[in-house]
Amino acid sequence: MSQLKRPLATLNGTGSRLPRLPVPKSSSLRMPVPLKRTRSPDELPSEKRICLENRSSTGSNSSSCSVSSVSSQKSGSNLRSQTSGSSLRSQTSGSNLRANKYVLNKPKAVPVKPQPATRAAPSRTGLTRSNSVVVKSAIKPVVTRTTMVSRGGPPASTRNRTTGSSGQQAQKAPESSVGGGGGKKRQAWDLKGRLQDMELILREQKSSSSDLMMQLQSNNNRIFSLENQNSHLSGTVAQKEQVATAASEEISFLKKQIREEEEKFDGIRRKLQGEISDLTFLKETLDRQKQQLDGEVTAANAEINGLKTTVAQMTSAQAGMSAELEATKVSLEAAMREGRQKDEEIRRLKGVVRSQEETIEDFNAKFREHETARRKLHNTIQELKGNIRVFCRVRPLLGDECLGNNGDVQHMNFPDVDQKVLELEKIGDMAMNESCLAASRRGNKFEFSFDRVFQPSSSQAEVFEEISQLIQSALDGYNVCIFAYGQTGSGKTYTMEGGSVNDPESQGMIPRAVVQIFESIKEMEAKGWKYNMEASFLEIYNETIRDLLGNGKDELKHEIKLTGMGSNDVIVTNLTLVTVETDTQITSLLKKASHNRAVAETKCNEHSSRSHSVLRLKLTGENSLSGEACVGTLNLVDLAGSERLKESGSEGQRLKETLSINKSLSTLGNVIMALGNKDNHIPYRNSKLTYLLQNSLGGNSKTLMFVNASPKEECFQETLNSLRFATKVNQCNIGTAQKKSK
Ligand SMILES: Nc1ncnc2c1ncn2[C@@H]1O[C@H](COP(=O)(O)OP(=O)(O)OP(=O)(O)O)[C@@H](O)[C@H]1O
Repeated sequence: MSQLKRPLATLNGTGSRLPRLPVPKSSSLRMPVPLKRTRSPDELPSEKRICLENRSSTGSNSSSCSVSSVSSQKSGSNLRSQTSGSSLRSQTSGSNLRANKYVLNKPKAVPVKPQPATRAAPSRTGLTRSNSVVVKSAIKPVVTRTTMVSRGGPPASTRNRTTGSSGQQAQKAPESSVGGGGGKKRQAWDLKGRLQDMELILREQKSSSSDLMMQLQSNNNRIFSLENQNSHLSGTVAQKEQVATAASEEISFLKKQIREEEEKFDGIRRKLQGEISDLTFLKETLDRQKQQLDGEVTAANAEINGLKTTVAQMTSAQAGMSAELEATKVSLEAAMREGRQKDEEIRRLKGVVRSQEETIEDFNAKFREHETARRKLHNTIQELKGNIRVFCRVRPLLGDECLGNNGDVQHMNFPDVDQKVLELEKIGDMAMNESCLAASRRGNKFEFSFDRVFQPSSSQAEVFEEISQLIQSALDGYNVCIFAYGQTGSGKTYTMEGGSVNDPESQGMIPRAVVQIFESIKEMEAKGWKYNMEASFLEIYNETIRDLLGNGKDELKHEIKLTGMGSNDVIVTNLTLVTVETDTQITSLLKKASHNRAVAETKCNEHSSRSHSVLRLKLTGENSLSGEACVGTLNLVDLAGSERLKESGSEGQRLKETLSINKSLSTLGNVIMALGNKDNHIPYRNSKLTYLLQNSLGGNSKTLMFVNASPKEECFQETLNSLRFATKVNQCNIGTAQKKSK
């Protein structure tokens, strides 16, 4: 907008807005052509002036007109009387001037054209079209009168004067002179008189002409002045026209600029509208954010108020605590005084403690000595008990076995209080091996004594309690071997592994042994012992070793080899060894072994009962305090069913199995017998089982045999055979066990 204002302001050169110029409809701004400057009558050459005079005398229409005009003007008052006031004023106007100029420059009659209104001088001059007409009307009567003169009548001037007072006076003089006779017309012959009249008229005319000339000169001067004014005004008009043209161009330029500015303005307006819409959207967004922030501020204020309340509460609480603190300080100071006294007491007691610690250390040393002595005594007791001990266990009647006898085992008696005797009684027509009967019968009863007899009601925990000291012997560095011997279904697997996994009470010797081992390891850590336990699990089926902890896919061949110093260590090639680090780990090992045995059962019915399974736990211990070290082995063996071939009536594969089982079991018995007899040759190699367990059956081992007996009466003969075999084993003294130290 400032651009717009600037050019406008500069138009009048004053900084103010230009007045609105009148815009003519046509070329009204064009100024009339400047009048040609005419010379004044005084500047005219004398010939022309004479010519005027002559013309007036010749009586031509044109000249007479000029003369008449002059003459009529000569008598200014007369002339004014013939014309109106406005006519006189018009004589001062440019039009009238042009008329007079026309008279002077163009003596011939030319119709006087009125100037068009549009070409009229500016109104300031006062020249109007109507005025121009008035001038013409003022001139016209004069011409008429002159015409009358030219027609040969009495001189027009004379006649005309009859209409005015001055004319009347001028007319009277010639008449008196001519008439001499009182207005009498001169005779034709009176040439002299007529000449006088003429001269008189001529003088009058000359006088009138002189006046008119003077008036003409005055008018010419005025014309000249007006022409100058006109010229000046023309220049002014030209300047104004230039200004107007410049203004017009400026206006066009400004209009163009305005259009451009308007276009720009439209663009800016559109842009601004866009920005306004953006700003509106932004404003709405800000409003929403503001509302959100207001909500947050409100929530924050509420939180602040809550905090203020909390602060106030805490402040009051702090005041209370400060008071309490002061009280505490007081009591603390008292306590510190007391503490200083106590420090003295503590220092004194520390001295006592040091002496006590020394005493304790002495006691610990003595304790270790006593522990060593305890071990020795423990093993002495074990030795006194015998390195082969036999426990007899009778399982309860199960399910349908209880029918008819109310769950009581009729043919078995447990007479002694020490639970070391089992009495087997023949009831009714029991089929019996007569040779056996002959050997041990007292009447119809057969009495067997073992290290311990467990009745059907005995729990797994009771049984384990009796073997737990053997487990401790394995930790002390002895080779321990625990067998489960008996016919199929007598409870060997239940005793060794346990019943249901979900029933902790039914856990067998193996998991309980592992739990005890870990408990003992933990206890012995305090005494400086650190143990490592490795487990392997195999079965011997038809004199073939299978790895029960393997992946079950590889049919690797396993051989028993003797290694180590003096070939004392028995190893099995390609056998999986698992480091057991937790007591629960053994459960998964048992599951895996059971799974592998189940896979084998699909190939051979009742595979598990027809094979020996051996779980071996190798325990390696070191005592960092005493420097002691030991290696013990715990063998937990679930033997195959001990049915006699004759009683079992086996054929085919079952016969082969039975023969293999019998061979290994009889070899086991023979080995034990040979050990008891202190034979030079111990037939370990006669079976894989005895070859594998040779180090656990000799003098450096402790052996426990469970003889499991079935409570069923129909199994009387097999039970009798098992008890007899166990009795033989129990009677063997296979020497003193030796601790195996590293
Ligand atoms: N003391 C016991 N208390 C309760 N149930 C028992 C006991 N002993 C054995 N049983 C049960 O008797 C059945 C046979 O026992 P188990 O399988 O242990 O005999 P086994 O001698 O191992 O037979 P096999 O030689 O065929 O393996 C099993 O169902 C077992 O749960």
